Amino acid sequence: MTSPVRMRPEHPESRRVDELLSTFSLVSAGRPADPDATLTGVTLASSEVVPGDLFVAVPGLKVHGAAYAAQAVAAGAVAVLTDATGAGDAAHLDVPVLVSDDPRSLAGPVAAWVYGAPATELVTVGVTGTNGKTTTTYFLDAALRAAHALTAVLGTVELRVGEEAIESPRTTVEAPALQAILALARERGATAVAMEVSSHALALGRVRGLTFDVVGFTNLQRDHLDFHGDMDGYFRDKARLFASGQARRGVVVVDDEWGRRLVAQSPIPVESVSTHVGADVAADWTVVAADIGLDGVGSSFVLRGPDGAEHDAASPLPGLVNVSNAALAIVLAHAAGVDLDVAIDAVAHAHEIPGRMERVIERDERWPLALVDYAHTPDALVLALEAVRPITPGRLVLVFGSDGDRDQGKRPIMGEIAARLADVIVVTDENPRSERPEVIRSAILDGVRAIRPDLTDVHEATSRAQAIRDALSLATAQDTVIITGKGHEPTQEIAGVFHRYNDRDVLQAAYAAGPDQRAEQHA
Ligand SMILES: CC(=O)N[C@H]1[C@@H](OP(=O)(O)OP(=O)(O)OC[C@H]2O[C@@H](n3ccc(=O)[nH]c3=O)[C@H](O)[C@@H]2O)O[C@H](CO)[C@@H](O)[C@@H]1O[C@H](C)C(=O)N[C@@H](C)C(=O)N[C@H](CCC(=O)O)C(=O)O
Ligand SMILES: Nc1ncnc2c1ncn2[C@@H]1O[C@H](COP(=O)(O)OP(=O)(O)OP(=O)(O)O)[C@@H](O)[C@H]1O
Repeated sequence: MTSPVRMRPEHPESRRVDELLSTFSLVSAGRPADPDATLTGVTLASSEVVPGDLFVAVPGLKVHGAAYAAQAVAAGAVAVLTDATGAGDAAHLDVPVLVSDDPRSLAGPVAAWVYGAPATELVTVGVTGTNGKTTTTYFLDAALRAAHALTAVLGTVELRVGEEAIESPRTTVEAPALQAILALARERGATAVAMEVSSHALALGRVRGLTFDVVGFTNLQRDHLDFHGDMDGYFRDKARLFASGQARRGVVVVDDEWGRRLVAQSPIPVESVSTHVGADVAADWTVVAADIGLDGVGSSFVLRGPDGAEHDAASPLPGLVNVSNAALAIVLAHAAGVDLDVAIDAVAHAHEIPGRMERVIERDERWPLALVDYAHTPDALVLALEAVRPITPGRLVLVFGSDGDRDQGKRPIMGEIAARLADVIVVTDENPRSERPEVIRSAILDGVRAIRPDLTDVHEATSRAQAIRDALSLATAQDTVIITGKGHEPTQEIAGVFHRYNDRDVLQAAYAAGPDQRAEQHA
Protein backbone atom coordinates (compact mmCIF):
# COMPACT_ATOMS: atom_id res chain seq x y z
CA MET A 1 0.00 0.00 0.00
CA THR A 2 1.24 3.46 -0.83
CA SER A 3 2.22 5.35 2.28
CA PRO A 4 0.97 8.86 2.97
CA VAL A 5 4.64 9.94 3.22
CA ARG A 6 4.36 11.16 -0.36
CA MET A 7 1.57 13.53 0.59
CA ARG A 8 3.74 16.13 2.26
CA PRO A 9 4.42 19.78 1.45
CA GLU A 10 7.41 20.21 -0.88
CA HIS A 11 8.50 23.36 0.91
CA PRO A 12 7.66 22.82 4.57
CA GLU A 13 7.94 25.58 7.12
CA SER A 14 10.41 24.95 9.93
CA ARG A 15 10.00 25.30 13.69
CA ARG A 16 12.57 25.28 16.46
CA VAL A 17 12.56 22.37 18.88
CA ASP A 18 12.98 24.67 21.88
CA GLU A 19 9.91 26.66 20.75
CA LEU A 20 7.93 23.42 20.62
CA LEU A 21 8.86 22.82 24.25
CA SER A 22 7.58 26.18 25.38
CA THR A 23 4.53 26.39 23.08
CA PHE A 24 3.13 23.09 24.33
CA SER A 25 4.54 23.27 27.89
CA LEU A 26 6.47 20.04 27.46
CA VAL A 27 9.05 18.65 29.83
CA SER A 28 12.47 17.84 28.43
CA ALA A 29 14.09 14.49 29.17
CA GLY A 30 17.37 13.22 27.78
CA ARG A 31 19.51 15.58 25.73
CA PRO A 32 18.64 19.31 25.97
CA ALA A 33 17.17 20.93 22.88
CA ASP A 34 19.79 22.52 20.63
CA PRO A 35 18.44 26.08 20.08
CA ASP A 36 19.27 25.78 16.37
CA ALA A 37 17.62 22.38 15.81
CA THR A 38 14.58 22.71 13.59
CA LEU A 39 11.62 20.50 12.73
CA THR A 40 10.04 20.29 9.30
CA GLY A 41 7.58 17.45 9.80
CA VAL A 42 5.91 15.10 12.27
CA THR A 43 5.13 11.38 12.22
CA LEU A 44 3.72 8.63 14.43
CA ALA A 45 5.26 5.76 12.48
CA SER A 46 9.00 5.01 12.38
CA SER A 47 8.62 3.62 8.86
CA GLU A 48 7.36 7.00 7.61
CA VAL A 49 10.04 9.25 9.12
CA VAL A 50 11.48 11.90 6.83
CA PRO A 51 14.70 13.67 7.93
CA GLY A 52 13.77 16.70 10.04
CA ASP A 53 10.72 15.02 11.62
CA LEU A 54 9.51 14.99 15.17
CA PHE A 55 8.76 11.34 16.00
CA VAL A 56 5.70 11.06 18.25
CA ALA A 57 6.02 7.79 20.19
CA VAL A 58 2.62 6.84 21.58
CA PRO A 59 1.52 3.92 23.73
CA GLY A 60 -0.40 1.77 21.25
CA LEU A 61 -2.86 -1.03 21.68
CA LYS A 62 -0.09 -3.49 20.78
CA VAL A 63 3.29 -1.85 21.48
CA HIS A 64 4.76 1.42 22.70
CA GLY A 65 6.01 3.57 19.83
CA ALA A 66 9.10 4.41 21.91
CA ALA A 67 10.37 0.92 21.07
CA TYR A 68 10.89 2.30 17.55
CA ALA A 69 12.36 5.67 18.56
CA ALA A 70 15.91 4.55 17.76
CA GLN A 71 14.79 3.47 14.26
CA ALA A 72 13.05 6.82 13.82
CA VAL A 73 16.17 8.73 14.84
CA ALA A 74 18.30 6.60 12.50
CA ALA A 75 15.89 7.59 9.71
CA GLY A 76 16.41 11.29 10.48
CA ALA A 77 14.00 12.20 13.28
CA VAL A 78 15.46 15.21 15.14
CA ALA A 79 13.40 14.92 18.33
CA VAL A 80 11.03 12.50 20.06
CA LEU A 81 7.75 13.41 21.76
CA THR A 82 6.49 10.70 24.10
CA ASP A 83 5.04 9.99 27.55
CA ALA A 84 6.90 9.20 30.77
CA THR A 85 7.02 5.46 29.96
CA GLY A 86 8.39 6.09 26.47
CA ALA A 87 10.93 8.61 27.79
CA GLY A 88 12.65 5.77 29.64
CA ASP A 89 13.18 3.88 26.38
CA ALA A 90 14.23 6.97 24.42
CA ALA A 91 16.45 8.68 26.99
CA HIS A 92 19.68 7.23 25.58
CA LEU A 93 19.06 8.68 22.11
CA ASP A 94 21.14 11.50 20.74
CA VAL A 95 18.13 13.80 20.21
CA PRO A 96 15.92 15.83 22.58
CA VAL A 97 13.14 13.78 24.16
CA LEU A 98 10.06 15.81 25.03
CA VAL A 99 7.48 14.46 27.46
CA SER A 100 3.72 14.92 27.72
CA ASP A 101 1.02 12.98 29.57
CA ASP A 102 -0.88 12.31 26.35
CA PRO A 103 1.31 12.47 23.25
CA ARG A 104 -1.39 10.93 21.00
CA SER A 105 -3.74 13.87 21.71
CA LEU A 106 -0.92 16.33 21.11
CA ALA A 107 0.17 14.82 17.77
CA GLY A 108 -2.46 16.77 15.79
CA PRO A 109 -2.03 20.18 17.43
CA VAL A 110 1.78 19.85 17.27
CA ALA A 111 1.67 18.84 13.60
CA ALA A 112 -0.69 21.75 12.83
CA TRP A 113 1.81 24.06 14.52
CA VAL A 114 4.81 22.61 12.67
CA TYR A 115 3.06 22.90 9.29
CA GLY A 116 1.84 26.46 9.99
CA ALA A 117 -1.86 25.80 10.67
CA PRO A 118 -2.78 24.93 7.07
CA ALA A 119 -6.46 24.34 7.89
CA THR A 120 -6.93 28.00 8.74
CA GLU A 121 -6.43 28.80 5.05
CA LEU A 122 -8.81 26.12 3.77
CA VAL A 123 -12.54 25.60 3.94
CA THR A 124 -12.69 22.27 5.77
CA VAL A 125 -15.69 19.95 5.86
CA GLY A 126 -15.70 16.61 7.73
CA VAL A 127 -18.28 13.85 7.37
CA THR A 128 -18.91 11.12 9.93
CA GLY A 129 -21.51 8.34 10.33
CA THR A 130 -21.56 4.58 9.82
CA ASN A 131 -22.57 4.57 6.17
CA GLY A 132 -22.50 7.14 3.42
CA LYS A 133 -19.33 8.99 4.43
CA THR A 134 -17.50 8.24 1.20
CA THR A 135 -20.48 8.90 -1.04
CA THR A 136 -21.41 12.12 0.73
CA THR A 137 -17.79 13.29 0.66
CA TYR A 138 -17.56 12.75 -3.12
CA PHE A 139 -20.88 14.51 -3.71
CA LEU A 140 -19.63 17.30 -1.46
CA ASP A 141 -16.33 17.50 -3.33
CA ALA A 142 -18.27 17.91 -6.58
CA ALA A 143 -20.09 20.88 -5.04
CA LEU A 144 -16.91 22.39 -3.59
CA ARG A 145 -15.16 22.02 -6.96
CA ALA A 146 -17.91 24.09 -8.53
CA ALA A 147 -16.96 26.98 -6.26
CA HIS A 148 -13.22 26.44 -5.67
CA ALA A 149 -10.47 26.24 -8.26
CA LEU A 150 -8.72 23.36 -6.49
CA THR A 151 -9.99 20.99 -3.80
CA ALA A 152 -8.81 17.99 -1.82
CA VAL A 153 -10.83 14.91 -0.91
CA LEU A 154 -9.60 12.52 1.77
CA GLY A 155 -11.17 9.22 2.76
CA THR A 156 -11.38 5.49 2.38
CA VAL A 157 -10.88 5.38 -1.37
CA GLU A 158 -8.00 7.79 -1.87
CA LEU A 159 -6.12 10.84 -0.68
CA ARG A 160 -6.55 13.36 -3.47
CA VAL A 161 -5.23 16.90 -3.84
CA GLY A 162 -6.38 18.34 -7.15
CA GLU A 163 -5.59 15.64 -9.72
CA GLU A 164 -2.84 14.00 -7.63
CA ALA A 165 -4.06 10.96 -5.71
CA ILE A 166 -2.69 7.99 -3.79
CA GLU A 167 -4.44 4.96 -2.30
CA SER A 168 -5.58 5.71 1.21
CA PRO A 169 -4.21 3.49 3.99
CA ARG A 170 -7.44 3.99 5.95
CA THR A 171 -10.58 6.12 6.20
CA THR A 172 -8.95 8.86 8.27
CA VAL A 173 -5.16 9.08 8.30
CA GLU A 174 -3.17 9.72 11.48
CA ALA A 175 -3.13 13.30 12.74
CA PRO A 176 0.41 14.20 11.53
CA ALA A 177 -0.29 12.74 8.07
CA LEU A 178 -3.54 14.70 7.90
CA GLN A 179 -1.82 17.99 8.74
CA ALA A 180 0.88 17.25 6.15
CA ILE A 181 -1.74 16.66 3.47
CA LEU A 182 -3.54 19.87 4.43
CA ALA A 183 -0.20 21.71 4.13
CA LEU A 184 0.35 20.13 0.70
CA ALA A 185 -3.18 21.12 -0.34
CA ARG A 186 -2.54 24.70 0.72
CA GLU A 187 0.84 24.73 -1.08
CA ARG A 188 -0.82 23.49 -4.29
CA GLY A 189 -3.41 26.26 -4.11
CA ALA A 190 -6.37 24.22 -2.87
CA THR A 191 -8.93 26.22 -0.96
CA ALA A 192 -11.39 23.54 0.18
CA VAL A 193 -11.15 20.04 1.64
CA ALA A 194 -13.86 17.40 2.06
CA MET A 195 -12.89 14.50 4.29
CA GLU A 196 -14.27 11.41 5.98
CA VAL A 197 -13.88 11.18 9.72
CA SER A 198 -14.15 7.65 11.11
CA SER A 199 -15.16 6.83 14.66
CA HIS A 200 -11.70 5.29 15.19
CA ALA A 201 -10.20 8.62 14.14
CA LEU A 202 -12.34 10.45 16.69
CA ALA A 203 -11.53 7.98 19.46
CA LEU A 204 -7.81 8.11 18.67
CA GLY A 205 -7.52 11.89 18.23
CA ARG A 206 -6.64 11.85 14.51
CA VAL A 207 -8.53 15.11 13.81
CA ARG A 208 -7.30 16.96 16.88
CA GLY A 209 -5.58 20.21 15.95
CA LEU A 210 -8.12 20.88 13.22
CA THR A 211 -11.28 22.96 13.66
CA PHE A 212 -13.64 22.07 10.82
CA ASP A 213 -15.70 24.84 9.30
CA VAL A 214 -18.59 22.42 8.87
CA VAL A 215 -19.15 18.80 9.92
CA GLY A 216 -21.83 16.36 8.82
CA PHE A 217 -23.45 13.24 10.28
CA THR A 218 -25.07 10.61 8.06
CA ASN A 219 -26.43 7.90 10.37
CA LEU A 220 -25.43 5.39 13.02
CA GLN A 221 -25.84 1.69 12.40
CA ARG A 222 -24.40 -1.43 13.93
CA ASP A 223 -20.66 -1.64 13.15
CA HIS A 224 -17.28 -1.62 14.89
CA LEU A 225 -18.75 -2.72 18.22
CA ASP A 226 -15.52 -4.69 18.73
CA PHE A 227 -13.76 -1.32 19.13
CA HIS A 228 -16.44 0.92 20.68
CA GLY A 229 -18.10 -1.64 23.00
CA ASP A 230 -21.76 -0.81 22.44
CA MET A 231 -23.93 1.54 20.41
CA ASP A 232 -23.81 4.23 23.11
CA GLY A 233 -20.02 4.14 23.10
CA TYR A 234 -20.00 4.23 19.31
CA PHE A 235 -22.34 7.24 19.37
CA ARG A 236 -20.22 9.04 21.98
CA ASP A 237 -17.16 8.66 19.77
CA LYS A 238 -18.99 9.94 16.68
CA ALA A 239 -20.42 12.87 18.67
CA ARG A 240 -16.88 14.07 19.46
CA LEU A 241 -16.82 15.63 16.00
CA PHE A 242 -19.63 17.96 17.04
CA ALA A 243 -17.71 19.69 19.81
CA SER A 244 -16.63 23.27 20.33
CA GLY A 245 -13.04 23.58 19.12
CA GLN A 246 -13.45 20.59 16.81
CA ALA A 247 -16.03 22.17 14.49
CA ARG A 248 -17.77 25.50 14.02
CA ARG A 249 -21.14 24.26 12.79
CA GLY A 250 -22.81 21.03 11.79
CA VAL A 251 -25.40 19.44 9.55
CA VAL A 252 -27.12 16.30 10.86
CA VAL A 253 -29.36 13.81 9.10
CA VAL A 254 -32.16 13.13 11.59
CA ASP A 255 -33.66 10.04 9.95
CA ASP A 256 -32.49 7.84 12.84
CA GLU A 257 -32.76 8.37 16.59
CA TRP A 258 -29.00 8.90 16.85
CA GLY A 259 -29.13 11.92 14.54
CA ARG A 260 -31.98 13.37 16.57
CA ARG A 261 -30.02 12.75 19.77
CA LEU A 262 -26.99 14.46 18.27
CA VAL A 263 -29.03 17.56 17.36
CA ALA A 264 -30.51 17.67 20.88
CA GLN A 265 -27.12 17.53 22.61
CA SER A 266 -24.84 19.31 20.12
CA PRO A 267 -22.84 22.12 21.72
CA ILE A 268 -22.25 23.69 18.28
CA PRO A 269 -24.95 25.17 16.04
CA VAL A 270 -26.44 22.50 13.78
CA GLU A 271 -28.94 22.33 10.95
CA SER A 272 -31.02 19.19 10.62
CA VAL A 273 -31.92 17.33 7.42
CA SER A 274 -34.80 14.85 7.15
CA THR A 275 -34.56 12.65 4.07
CA HIS A 276 -37.22 9.97 4.56
CA VAL A 277 -40.21 11.24 2.63
CA GLY A 278 -43.35 11.26 4.80
CA ALA A 279 -41.41 10.46 7.99
CA ASP A 280 -42.87 13.52 9.69
CA VAL A 281 -39.65 14.44 11.47
CA ALA A 282 -39.27 18.18 12.07
CA ALA A 283 -36.10 19.44 10.38
CA ASP A 284 -34.56 22.58 8.89
CA TRP A 285 -34.18 20.86 5.52
CA THR A 286 -36.60 18.21 4.33
CA VAL A 287 -36.77 15.93 1.33
CA VAL A 288 -40.47 16.32 0.58
CA ALA A 289 -40.67 14.14 -2.52
CA ALA A 290 -38.37 11.62 -4.17
CA ASP A 291 -38.62 9.74 -7.42
CA ILE A 292 -36.36 6.72 -7.11
CA GLY A 293 -35.42 6.17 -10.73
CA LEU A 294 -36.11 2.64 -11.87
CA ASP A 295 -33.26 2.82 -14.38
CA GLY A 296 -30.77 2.41 -11.55
CA VAL A 297 -28.93 5.50 -12.65
CA GLY A 298 -30.16 7.98 -10.08
CA SER A 299 -33.09 9.70 -8.46
CA SER A 300 -34.69 13.10 -8.46
CA PHE A 301 -36.02 14.70 -5.30
CA VAL A 302 -37.37 17.94 -3.89
CA LEU A 303 -35.50 19.58 -1.02
CA ARG A 304 -37.38 22.13 1.08
CA GLY A 305 -35.15 24.66 2.84
CA PRO A 306 -35.59 26.42 6.19
CA ASP A 307 -37.32 29.33 4.38
CA GLY A 308 -39.93 26.97 2.93
CA ALA A 309 -38.59 27.29 -0.64
CA GLU A 310 -38.56 24.00 -2.58
CA HIS A 311 -35.62 23.05 -4.80
CA ASP A 312 -35.48 20.37 -7.49
CA ALA A 313 -32.41 18.23 -6.88
CA ALA A 314 -31.00 14.89 -7.99
CA SER A 315 -28.69 12.11 -6.85
CA PRO A 316 -26.47 10.53 -9.53
CA LEU A 317 -26.44 7.17 -7.70
CA PRO A 318 -29.43 4.84 -7.29
CA GLY A 319 -31.41 4.16 -4.17
CA LEU A 320 -32.98 6.16 -1.38
CA VAL A 321 -29.77 6.21 0.65
CA ASN A 322 -28.15 8.26 -2.04
CA VAL A 323 -30.99 10.78 -1.94
CA SER A 324 -30.04 11.10 1.70
CA ASN A 325 -26.32 11.44 0.90
CA ALA A 326 -27.00 13.97 -1.87
CA ALA A 327 -29.28 16.07 0.37
CA LEU A 328 -26.66 16.09 3.13
CA ALA A 329 -23.88 17.00 0.68
CA ILE A 330 -25.93 19.89 -0.72
CA VAL A 331 -26.67 21.33 2.73
CA LEU A 332 -23.03 20.83 3.84
CA ALA A 333 -21.72 22.59 0.73
CA HIS A 334 -24.18 25.41 1.24
CA ALA A 335 -23.13 25.73 4.90
CA ALA A 336 -19.52 25.85 3.64
CA GLY A 337 -20.32 28.84 1.45
CA VAL A 338 -21.36 27.32 -1.89
CA ASP A 339 -24.38 28.90 -3.54
CA LEU A 340 -27.36 26.53 -3.10
CA ASP A 341 -28.21 26.25 -6.81
CA VAL A 342 -24.56 25.66 -7.69
CA ALA A 343 -24.33 22.90 -5.07
CA ILE A 344 -27.54 21.23 -6.27
CA ASP A 345 -26.40 21.23 -9.88
CA ALA A 346 -22.89 19.95 -9.07
CA VAL A 347 -24.15 17.08 -6.90
CA ALA A 348 -26.60 15.99 -9.62
CA HIS A 349 -23.63 15.62 -12.00
CA ALA A 350 -21.06 14.14 -9.61
CA HIS A 351 -18.88 11.47 -11.21
CA GLU A 352 -19.09 7.78 -10.38
CA ILE A 353 -17.46 6.82 -7.08
CA PRO A 354 -15.18 3.76 -7.06
CA GLY A 355 -16.91 0.77 -5.45
CA ARG A 356 -20.14 2.59 -4.61
CA MET A 357 -22.96 1.08 -6.64
CA GLU A 358 -20.40 1.05 -9.40
CA ARG A 359 -21.76 -0.45 -12.62
CA VAL A 360 -18.95 -2.53 -14.05
CA ILE A 361 -20.81 -4.61 -16.66
CA GLU A 362 -23.86 -3.12 -18.37
CA ARG A 363 -26.77 -5.40 -19.21
CA ASP A 364 -27.02 -6.42 -22.86
CA GLU A 365 -28.39 -9.44 -24.69
CA ARG A 366 -25.60 -11.66 -23.35
CA TRP A 367 -24.49 -10.16 -20.05
CA PRO A 368 -26.24 -9.43 -16.77
CA LEU A 369 -25.85 -6.03 -15.17
CA ALA A 370 -22.97 -6.40 -12.67
CA LEU A 371 -22.23 -3.93 -9.89
CA VAL A 372 -19.75 -3.57 -7.06
CA ASP A 373 -20.84 -2.02 -3.79
CA TYR A 374 -19.10 -1.46 -0.48
CA ALA A 375 -22.09 -2.45 1.72
CA HIS A 376 -20.57 -4.37 4.63
CA THR A 377 -23.10 -3.80 7.39
CA PRO A 378 -26.54 -5.42 7.72
CA ASP A 379 -28.39 -2.16 7.02
CA ALA A 380 -26.18 -1.26 4.07
CA LEU A 381 -26.74 -4.74 2.61
CA VAL A 382 -30.52 -4.32 2.84
CA LEU A 383 -30.32 -0.94 1.15
CA ALA A 384 -28.01 -2.11 -1.61
CA LEU A 385 -30.22 -5.09 -2.44
CA GLU A 386 -33.38 -3.01 -2.33
CA ALA A 387 -31.77 -0.45 -4.64
CA VAL A 388 -31.02 -2.99 -7.37
CA ARG A 389 -34.22 -5.03 -7.15
CA PRO A 390 -36.26 -2.53 -9.21
CA ILE A 391 -33.66 -2.63 -12.02
CA THR A 392 -33.60 -6.43 -12.11
CA PRO A 393 -36.05 -8.08 -14.51
CA GLY A 394 -34.74 -11.55 -13.59
CA ARG A 395 -33.03 -12.83 -10.43
CA LEU A 396 -30.80 -10.97 -8.02
CA VAL A 397 -27.47 -12.78 -7.66
CA LEU A 398 -25.45 -11.74 -4.61
CA VAL A 399 -21.76 -12.44 -3.91
CA PHE A 400 -20.70 -11.56 -0.38
CA GLY A 401 -18.79 -12.52 2.77
CA SER A 402 -17.85 -10.84 6.03
CA ASP A 403 -14.59 -9.57 7.50
CA GLY A 404 -12.44 -11.55 9.90
CA ASP A 405 -11.23 -9.96 13.18
CA ARG A 406 -14.27 -7.66 13.13
CA ASP A 407 -17.76 -7.72 14.61
CA GLN A 408 -18.77 -11.38 14.53
CA GLY A 409 -22.41 -10.77 15.46
CA LYS A 410 -23.30 -9.36 12.08
CA ARG A 411 -22.40 -12.52 10.13
CA PRO A 412 -25.63 -14.54 10.59
CA ILE A 413 -27.66 -11.33 10.38
CA MET A 414 -26.21 -10.63 6.95
CA GLY A 415 -26.84 -14.25 5.97
CA GLU A 416 -30.52 -13.83 6.82
CA ILE A 417 -30.75 -10.59 4.87
CA ALA A 418 -29.16 -12.23 1.84
CA ALA A 419 -31.60 -15.14 2.04
CA ARG A 420 -34.57 -12.80 2.24
CA LEU A 421 -33.60 -10.26 -0.40
CA ALA A 422 -31.44 -12.06 -2.98
CA ASP A 423 -32.48 -14.97 -5.20
CA VAL A 424 -29.11 -16.61 -5.75
CA ILE A 425 -26.36 -16.33 -3.14
CA VAL A 426 -22.64 -17.06 -3.41
CA VAL A 427 -21.04 -16.88 0.04
CA THR A 428 -17.32 -16.26 -0.09
CA ASP A 429 -14.46 -14.52 1.73
CA GLU A 430 -13.92 -10.84 2.33
CA ASN A 431 -10.82 -10.06 4.40
CA PRO A 432 -10.48 -13.13 6.64
CA ARG A 433 -7.42 -11.59 8.33
CA SER A 434 -6.28 -13.93 11.13
CA GLU A 435 -9.53 -15.93 11.22
CA ARG A 436 -10.23 -19.22 9.46
CA PRO A 437 -12.32 -18.27 6.41
CA GLU A 438 -14.53 -21.36 6.62
CA VAL A 439 -15.59 -20.37 10.15
CA ILE A 440 -16.75 -16.97 8.90
CA ARG A 441 -18.60 -18.48 5.93
CA SER A 442 -20.23 -21.04 8.20
CA ALA A 443 -21.55 -18.28 10.53
CA ILE A 444 -23.04 -16.51 7.50
CA LEU A 445 -24.57 -19.75 6.25
CA ASP A 446 -26.21 -20.30 9.67
CA GLY A 447 -28.12 -17.08 9.02
CA VAL A 448 -28.97 -18.09 5.46
CA ARG A 449 -30.27 -21.44 6.71
CA ALA A 450 -32.58 -19.76 9.22
CA ILE A 451 -34.55 -18.36 6.28
CA ARG A 452 -33.80 -20.94 3.58
CA PRO A 453 -33.26 -24.24 5.42
CA ASP A 454 -32.73 -26.26 2.24
CA LEU A 455 -30.07 -23.80 0.96
CA THR A 456 -31.70 -23.64 -2.49
CA ASP A 457 -29.69 -21.43 -4.83
CA VAL A 458 -27.01 -20.99 -2.18
CA HIS A 459 -23.39 -21.59 -3.17
CA GLU A 460 -20.09 -21.34 -1.34
CA ALA A 461 -16.76 -20.42 -2.91
CA THR A 462 -13.40 -20.40 -1.18
CA SER A 463 -11.87 -17.90 -3.61
CA ARG A 464 -13.59 -14.53 -4.01
CA ALA A 465 -12.52 -14.25 -7.65
CA GLN A 466 -14.00 -17.69 -8.30
CA ALA A 467 -17.20 -16.66 -6.48
CA ILE A 468 -17.59 -13.75 -8.88
CA ARG A 469 -16.97 -15.96 -11.92
CA ASP A 470 -19.47 -18.47 -10.51
CA ALA A 471 -22.07 -15.74 -10.09
CA LEU A 472 -21.59 -14.57 -13.66
CA SER A 473 -21.93 -18.09 -14.96
CA LEU A 474 -25.11 -18.63 -12.92
CA ALA A 475 -26.68 -15.39 -14.14
CA THR A 476 -28.71 -14.83 -17.29
CA ALA A 477 -28.87 -11.51 -19.08
CA GLN A 478 -32.10 -10.73 -17.21
CA ASP A 479 -30.37 -11.10 -13.85
CA THR A 480 -28.32 -8.61 -11.85
CA VAL A 481 -25.07 -9.64 -10.15
CA ILE A 482 -24.13 -7.53 -7.15
CA ILE A 483 -20.86 -8.02 -5.30
CA THR A 484 -20.87 -6.40 -1.89
CA GLY A 485 -18.43 -5.85 0.96
CA LYS A 486 -15.12 -4.77 -0.55
CA GLY A 487 -16.08 -1.94 -2.89
CA HIS A 488 -12.97 -0.17 -4.18
CA GLU A 489 -10.53 -2.07 -1.90
CA PRO A 490 -7.31 -2.83 -3.78
CA THR A 491 -6.26 -5.73 -1.53
CA GLN A 492 -7.59 -8.79 0.25
CA GLU A 493 -6.08 -9.47 3.69
CA ILE A 494 -5.59 -13.17 4.35
CA ALA A 495 -3.55 -14.43 7.31
CA GLY A 496 -1.61 -11.19 7.66
CA VAL A 497 -0.78 -10.90 3.96
CA PHE A 498 -2.30 -8.22 1.74
CA HIS A 499 -2.91 -9.73 -1.71
CA ARG A 500 -3.58 -7.39 -4.63
CA TYR A 501 -7.24 -7.98 -5.32
CA ASN A 502 -10.16 -5.90 -6.58
CA ASP A 503 -13.77 -6.95 -7.33
CA ARG A 504 -14.03 -4.63 -10.29
CA ASP A 505 -10.86 -6.05 -11.87
CA VAL A 506 -12.21 -9.59 -11.57
CA LEU A 507 -15.48 -8.59 -13.21
CA GLN A 508 -13.68 -6.78 -15.99
CA ALA A 509 -11.35 -9.72 -16.61
CA ALA A 510 -14.35 -12.06 -16.86
CA TYR A 511 -16.04 -9.65 -19.24
CA ALA A 512 -12.88 -9.38 -21.35
CA ALA A 513 -12.67 -13.19 -21.49
CA GLY A 514 -16.04 -13.06 -23.24
CA PRO A 515 -19.51 -14.54 -22.83
CA ASP A 516 -18.47 -17.85 -24.41
CA GLN A 517 -16.11 -18.51 -21.57
CA ARG A 518 -18.97 -17.67 -19.20
CA ALA A 519 -21.24 -20.16 -20.98
CA GLU A 520 -18.53 -22.82 -20.80
CA GLN A 521 -18.26 -22.31 -17.07
CA HIS A 522 -22.01 -22.59 -16.90
CA ALA A 523 -21.92 -25.85 -18.80
C1 LIG B 1 -7.53 0.10 16.25
C2 LIG B 1 -6.72 1.19 15.66
O1 LIG B 1 -7.25 2.07 15.02
N1 LIG B 1 -5.40 1.12 15.87
C3 LIG B 1 -4.52 2.19 15.48
C4 LIG B 1 -3.52 2.36 16.59
O2 LIG B 1 -2.84 1.15 16.61
P1 LIG B 1 -2.15 0.60 17.88
O3 LIG B 1 -2.53 1.42 19.06
O4 LIG B 1 -2.40 -0.86 17.94
O5 LIG B 1 -0.63 0.85 17.50
P2 LIG B 1 0.55 -0.15 17.75
O6 LIG B 1 0.69 -1.08 16.63
O7 LIG B 1 0.44 -0.65 19.13
O8 LIG B 1 1.81 0.84 17.64
C5 LIG B 1 2.00 1.92 18.59
C6 LIG B 1 2.73 3.02 17.89
O9 LIG B 1 4.00 2.53 17.45
C7 LIG B 1 4.22 2.92 16.11
N2 LIG B 1 5.05 1.93 15.46
C8 LIG B 1 4.69 0.62 15.47
C9 LIG B 1 5.49 -0.31 14.79
C10 LIG B 1 6.64 0.13 14.10
O10 LIG B 1 7.38 -0.63 13.46
N3 LIG B 1 6.94 1.45 14.15
C11 LIG B 1 6.19 2.36 14.80
O11 LIG B 1 6.50 3.53 14.78
C12 LIG B 1 2.83 3.00 15.51
O12 LIG B 1 2.79 3.86 14.38
C13 LIG B 1 2.00 3.53 16.66
O13 LIG B 1 2.00 4.92 16.64
O14 LIG B 1 -2.66 3.44 16.29
C14 LIG B 1 -1.91 3.26 15.08
C15 LIG B 1 -1.08 4.51 14.84
O15 LIG B 1 -0.77 5.18 15.98
C16 LIG B 1 -2.86 3.05 13.90
O16 LIG B 1 -2.09 2.82 12.74
C17 LIG B 1 -3.78 1.88 14.19
O17 LIG B 1 -4.72 1.73 13.15
C18 LIG B 1 -4.77 0.40 12.62
C19 LIG B 1 -3.72 0.21 11.56
C20 LIG B 1 -6.14 0.13 12.00
O18 LIG B 1 -6.32 -0.83 11.30
N4 LIG B 1 -7.11 0.94 12.25
C21 LIG B 1 -8.45 0.73 11.68
C22 LIG B 1 -9.30 -0.16 12.56
C23 LIG B 1 -9.10 2.08 11.53
O19 LIG B 1 -8.60 3.08 12.05
N5 LIG B 1 -10.19 2.12 10.80
C24 LIG B 1 -10.92 3.35 10.56
C25 LIG B 1 -12.14 3.12 9.69
C26 LIG B 1 -13.11 2.23 10.26
C27 LIG B 1 -14.32 2.19 9.36
O20 LIG B 1 -15.15 3.12 9.44
O21 LIG B 1 -14.43 1.23 8.56
C28 LIG B 1 -10.11 4.29 9.71
O22 LIG B 1 -10.18 5.51 9.92
O23 LIG B 1 -9.48 3.80 8.77
N1 LIG C 1 -26.87 7.18 3.80
C1 LIG C 1 -26.72 5.87 3.82
N2 LIG C 1 -27.42 5.14 4.71
C2 LIG C 1 -27.27 3.82 4.77
N3 LIG C 1 -26.47 3.12 3.96
C3 LIG C 1 -25.76 3.78 3.05
C4 LIG C 1 -25.84 5.19 2.94
N4 LIG C 1 -25.03 5.58 1.96
C5 LIG C 1 -24.44 4.48 1.48
N5 LIG C 1 -24.89 3.38 2.11
C6 LIG C 1 -24.48 2.00 1.93
O1 LIG C 1 -23.25 1.83 2.64
C7 LIG C 1 -22.19 1.45 1.79
C8 LIG C 1 -20.96 2.25 2.11
O2 LIG C 1 -21.16 3.56 1.63
P1 LIG C 1 -19.99 4.62 1.77
O3 LIG C 1 -18.75 4.03 1.31
O4 LIG C 1 -20.44 5.90 1.19
O5 LIG C 1 -19.97 4.73 3.35
P2 LIG C 1 -18.76 4.93 4.33
O6 LIG C 1 -19.35 5.62 5.51
O7 LIG C 1 -17.67 5.62 3.64
O8 LIG C 1 -18.34 3.48 4.71
P3 LIG C 1 -16.92 3.05 5.39
O9 LIG C 1 -16.67 3.85 6.61
O10 LIG C 1 -17.14 1.64 5.74
O11 LIG C 1 -15.88 3.31 4.39
C9 LIG C 1 -22.69 1.72 0.39
O12 LIG C 1 -22.13 0.80 -0.44
C10 LIG C 1 -24.19 1.64 0.49
O13 LIG C 1 -24.62 0.33 0.30
